[in-house]
Amino acid sequence: MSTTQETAQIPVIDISGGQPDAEIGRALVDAAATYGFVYVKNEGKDIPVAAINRMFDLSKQFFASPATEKEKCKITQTIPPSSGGPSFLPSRHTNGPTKSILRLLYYPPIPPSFPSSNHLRAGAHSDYGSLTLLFRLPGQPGLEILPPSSSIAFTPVPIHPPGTEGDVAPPVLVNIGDLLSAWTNGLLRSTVHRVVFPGEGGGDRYSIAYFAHPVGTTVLETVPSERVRRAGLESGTSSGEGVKGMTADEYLLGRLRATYKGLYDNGEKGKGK
Ligand SMILES: O=C(O)CCC(=O)C(=O)O
Ligand SMILES: [Fe+2]
Repeated sequence: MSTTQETAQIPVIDISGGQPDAEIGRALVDAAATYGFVYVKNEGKDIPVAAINRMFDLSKQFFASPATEKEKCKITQTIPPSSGGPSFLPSRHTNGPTKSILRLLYYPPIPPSFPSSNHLRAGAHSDYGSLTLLFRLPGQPGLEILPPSSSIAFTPVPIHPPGTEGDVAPPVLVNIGDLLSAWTNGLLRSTVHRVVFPGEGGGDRYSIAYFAHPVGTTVLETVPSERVRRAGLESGTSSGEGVKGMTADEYLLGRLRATYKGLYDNGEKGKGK
C-alpha cells in the first residue's frame, strides 16, 4: 500500500447554528455517504476547549503513571450517550445501556533503533459502531484514510484542515462505523483508516476517541428513509440485509468474534486462549 502526499478532501462543517438545520443535515449525510468522515468545526461553542484539554492532560498523566497506578483506574467505563432529539437514530442511542465507550489512546514514540517506515501505530481497520468522534492534538499527525477514489492509497487526514487554522481547537473528526453503514444499506460509508508514524521517529501521540453504539437491545431494521432505500436498490442490497433484524449487541459481538476469533466464543468476553 502506498501513501500519497495529498490530503483527504473531507468536508469541514459548522454545526454551531449559522445555517438552517436541513442544510447542515444534508451536508453531513453527503459527507458521510461519500467519505465516511467529516470534520465538525470546533470553535469551543459545542464542546469547551478547556474540557478537551483537561481530558488530554488526564490522559498524559495516566499514561505516564506506573503500571500499578494504571491498574487502579480502569478507564473502560460505559458512558451513556448525551440526550438526543426524538428522531429515529438519536432515540435508539439513548435511554438504555450501550457499548459506547470513551478511549484515551496513547501511542509511544518509536525507539530510535527502529526503522519507522515499516511500522504502523494502528493497523488498517474500520470502526464497529455507529459513529466515532476523534479528538487529536496539533503537531501529532498520523491518521490516514482510504478515500473513496482509491482502494489502495492511504491519504493523510490533517489535524487542522484548510479554513480551521485559526480556530481555538482542531475540528472534531467524526466517522461512520460498520454498524451504521450496514443499518443504512451502505448509504453511509464506513471508511478504512490507520495510524502511521509521521516520518522520522515520531514522538508521543495522544488521541481521544468516543465510539458511539446504539442501545444494546435495539433491533436493527434498516433505517426507514427514502434515501437509504434507494441506496439499497443501487447497491443491490435488499432492505435489512446487512443487519438482518439482529440487535445492536448481537451485531457488535459478531464483529468482535470475526476480529478476535477465540476471544469472544460463546458470547463470553475473555474466554479462549
Ligand atoms: O488515534 C487515531 O487517530 C485513530 C484511532 C482509531 O482509529 C481507533 O482507535 O479506532
Ligand atoms: Fe478507528
